[in-house]
Amino acid sequence: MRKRTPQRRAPKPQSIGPIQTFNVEGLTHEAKGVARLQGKVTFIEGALPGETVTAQVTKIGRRFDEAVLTHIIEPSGHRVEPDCQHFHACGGCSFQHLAREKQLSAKADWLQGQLRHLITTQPLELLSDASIGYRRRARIAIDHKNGQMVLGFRGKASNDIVAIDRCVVLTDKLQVIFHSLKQALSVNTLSTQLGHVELLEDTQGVSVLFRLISPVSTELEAVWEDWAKKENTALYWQAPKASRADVTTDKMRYYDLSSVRLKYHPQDFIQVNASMNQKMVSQALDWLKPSKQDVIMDLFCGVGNFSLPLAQQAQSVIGVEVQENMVEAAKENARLNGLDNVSFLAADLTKPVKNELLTQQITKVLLDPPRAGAFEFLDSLIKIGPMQILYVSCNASTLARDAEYLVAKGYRVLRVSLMDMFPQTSHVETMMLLQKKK
Ligand SMILES: C[S@@+](CC[C@H](N)C(=O)[O-])C[C@H]1O[C@@H](n2cnc3c(N)ncnc32)[C@H](O)[C@@H]1O
Ligand code: SF4
Repeated sequence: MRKRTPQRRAPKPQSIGPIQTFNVEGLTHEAKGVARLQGKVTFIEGALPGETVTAQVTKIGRRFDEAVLTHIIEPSGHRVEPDCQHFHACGGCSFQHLAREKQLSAKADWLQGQLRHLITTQPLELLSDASIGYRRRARIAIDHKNGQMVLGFRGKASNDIVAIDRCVVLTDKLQVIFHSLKQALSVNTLSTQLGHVELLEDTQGVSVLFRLISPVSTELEAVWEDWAKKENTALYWQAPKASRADVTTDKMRYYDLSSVRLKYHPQDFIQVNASMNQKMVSQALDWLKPSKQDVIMDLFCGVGNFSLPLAQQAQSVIGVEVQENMVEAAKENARLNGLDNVSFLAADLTKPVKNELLTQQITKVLLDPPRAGAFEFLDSLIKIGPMQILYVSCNASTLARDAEYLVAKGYRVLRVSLMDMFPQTSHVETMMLLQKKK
């Protein structure tokens, strides 16, 4: 009988080429230096434009090679010391070695490239805030190596978990709870029963969610409830195989915007950067200028992050969201904030929508889809025919695709803004205002 060949795992990047000297000419959107050697492009992790470096080639491809920095011969004037001691190993951030203003201009250049067919005359506006201490939510991974617990994030060069002592992009309070959690887990058996841990900070305070892979004893649960009390932290447990933590109405959480309070389940989507979220909502109001003549549709509305502030100024608002529990939370949020001119509807916007949505007299639409964009809904959007569309996007390439379609169907781009929601990382968020041509 023939022996079965063991399945090969994807090889880890290896040091396969010689160490070579490169003159770095450009920067990719993921913050890799771009250099050319005998005409072939090499992407160099850790190198910056204008630098002369040596780098180890780790992957040789048909069209380009990949390399990691080994030594900087001539540094860039824009190179800075990373704020985080884990920057070179942790995959969470990619831009900490580049001065902030250059991070922003690199993101702006990249975004302008993505939207080059759409923004020819309009200046790219910028919305930004603090560059560290901004993350109010984080998922912490757990592993065990040689009997030792490893608590942290996925690495830059591999999927392995990198042990983290302090993560400077987390809010101050999350940094404190992370430290306490790490200490407590290192002297307790719970870590062997955890899939991951979620940290969250909102107006109510800090909370920790344990995602379990096996049931915990009541004694162990009590130990952790005591820890949480001491740390002034709310604790949530997600049972093994359960899709969500079991959270009763009284254990729902909330966060505040300047004029509304929003309740949500601790595993629901909320914007990760609280102060940028406030700025983004304010900018949306400023650009859309809702008035008592406006009937506004808020698509992909979540728990009402944009819908409620819009409803405070518009004649009425209709929010649409696929998650029924979020729609329920959004309705409750309208009630709690004393707004009776906003309604919410559960619908999957990638599928054909009910006629009742298309027959409304809508003057303006705000949409904030996930990374995949909103292409399936665009024909319906054209039928609704709002005067203005405000597109909030976390993926510039799907935004470019969708906006090009809208422009082909009679809209023009009025304003575009880069929103730096995730400083130090390569993520780019965008707001675009489109106006129906007369
Ligand atoms: C980027 S979040 C924005 C949420 C909200 N606008 C906010 O600022 O908090 C995208 C939202 O779209 C919802 N969503 C994802 N796929 C959807 C679909 N196919 N149809 C409707 N909503 C969807 C998600 O549940 C999520 O709440
Ligand atoms: S995600 Fe946190 S730990 Fe990782 S590099 Fe960024 S600041 Fe450091």
